[in-house]
Amino acid sequence: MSSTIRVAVAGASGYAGGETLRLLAAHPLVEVGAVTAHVSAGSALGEHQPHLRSLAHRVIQPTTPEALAGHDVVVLALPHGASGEIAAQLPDDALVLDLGADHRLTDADAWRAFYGSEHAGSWPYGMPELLLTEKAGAGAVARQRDHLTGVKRVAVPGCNVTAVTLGLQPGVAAGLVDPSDIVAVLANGYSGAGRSLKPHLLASEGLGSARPYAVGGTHRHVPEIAQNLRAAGASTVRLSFTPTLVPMARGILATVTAPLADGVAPGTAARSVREAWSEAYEDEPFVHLLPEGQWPSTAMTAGANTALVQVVVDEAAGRVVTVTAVDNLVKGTAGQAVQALNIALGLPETSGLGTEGVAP
Ligand SMILES: NC(=O)C1=CN([C@@H]2O[C@H](COP(=O)(O)OP(=O)(O)OC[C@H]3O[C@@H](n4cnc5c(N)ncnc54)[C@H](OP(=O)(O)O)[C@@H]3O)[C@@H](O)[C@H]2O)C=CC1
Ligand SMILES: CC(=O)N[C@@H](CCC(=O)OP(=O)(O)O)C(=O)O
Repeated sequence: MSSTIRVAVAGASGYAGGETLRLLAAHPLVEVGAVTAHVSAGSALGEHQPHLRSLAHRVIQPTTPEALAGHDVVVLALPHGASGEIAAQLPDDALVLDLGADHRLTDADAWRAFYGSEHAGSWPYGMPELLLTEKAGAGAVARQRDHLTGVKRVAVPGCNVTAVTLGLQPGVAAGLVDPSDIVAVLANGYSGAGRSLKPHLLASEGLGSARPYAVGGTHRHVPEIAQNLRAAGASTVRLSFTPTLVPMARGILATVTAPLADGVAPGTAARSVREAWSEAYEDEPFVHLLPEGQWPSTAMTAGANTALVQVVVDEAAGRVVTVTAVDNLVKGTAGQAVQALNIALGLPETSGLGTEGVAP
C-alpha cells in the first residue's frame, strides 16, 4: 500500500456517498480517488454535491470494476442489490466497505424474508462498539472492533440499527432487560430515504407533518437489530419497531424500551442500569452516555460521528427507557464507515472524525 491511502467512492452523487466524501476530504491520512455513480456519470461532482468545494471539479465516472480498480479502499454507497453485484467483481486485496445492506445479515433466510432477493453473503460487521457477550471470557465483554483489524470487507450497519443497538445493548449484555418484549419508536430525518424522487418525500407532503412508515414489523432493519442483540447476549429477541418520518433533513432519535429482566426489582434497578450503560461506553470515543437528567437531541449529533445515549428506569412500568440520537449520515453511515476503515487499516480509530455537533 502506498503511504497515502487512495479511496474510491461509488454512489458519489447520493447522500451517503456525499457524506463519505465530506469526511474523506478532511481525513489527514487518505486521498479521494475515483468518484462514480449511475445516471449522473459524466457530470461534475459539484452539480450534485455543491457543498463539497474541494471536490466540485471531479468528474463522476460510471460504476464499473475498472473505475474502482487501483485503489486501497472502495466505499460502496449504492442501493442494496447494486452493491452486492459490483462487490463481487472487486479485487480481494482492496478494502471494500459496503454502506448498503447486502452483506450485513448472517442469516440467508432472514435476508430473503425481508429483502425478497438472493443473499449476497455476510461480511465482518462494521459496528466497533457492538458488545459480543457470547464470545467473551469470564468477566470480559468483547467488542466487534476486535474483529475488524486487517479485514478486507466490511458491512456497514444500518442507521436505525445503529441507534437502537447502541441504546439497548448494555442492558442486554448485563442481563438487566428482557429482550423478548422490546418496543422501539424512532423519529427519522428525510435524508435517510436517499435523494431519489419519491412522491411522499415532497416538501409539500412532509413539511409540518410527521408520519410513520414500515409499520407492523416489516422494516428491513428488524432482523439486523435482532442479530446484534443476540450477539450482545440475548437468547430470544422480540422487537416492535416503528420509524416515523419527521420534518428534518438529518438525524434519528430512537426511543427504545424493554422490561426489566426477571428478578431485577424496579425500585433498586436504577443504580445497576446506570452502571451497565456507563461501563459499556466509558472508553468509547463516539458513544457517550449523557449525564443524568440530560436528554439527547438530533441537533446535538448533526455532522458528528457520535451516538448520544440516555437511560432511565420507569419504575411504575417496570421498564428501562433509553433514548439515542445519531446523525443518520455520520454515525449512522459514513462516519461509522470511516471509523471501520481506520480500524481495518490500523490507523487511529478517530482519524478524520469529529464529535462536535452543529446545533442549533
Ligand atoms: N441515507 C442514509 O441515511 C443511509 C443510507 N444507507 C445506505 O447507503 C446506500 C446509499 O443510500 P443513499 O445515499 O441514501 O441513496 P441515494 O439515492 O441518495 O444515492 C444512491 C447513489 O447510488 C447510485 N446508484 C443508483 N443505482 C445505481 C446502480 N444501479 N449502479 C451504480 N450506482 C447506482 C446513484 O447514482 P446516480 O445519482 O448517478 O443515479 C447515487 O449516487 C443505500 O444502500 C442505503 O441504504 C445506509 C444508512 C443510512
Ligand atoms: C427515512 C428513511 O426512509 N430511512 C431509511 C433508512 C434506511 C437506510 O438507509 O438503511 P439501509 O442501508 O439499511 O437501507 C429507512 O428507515 O428505511
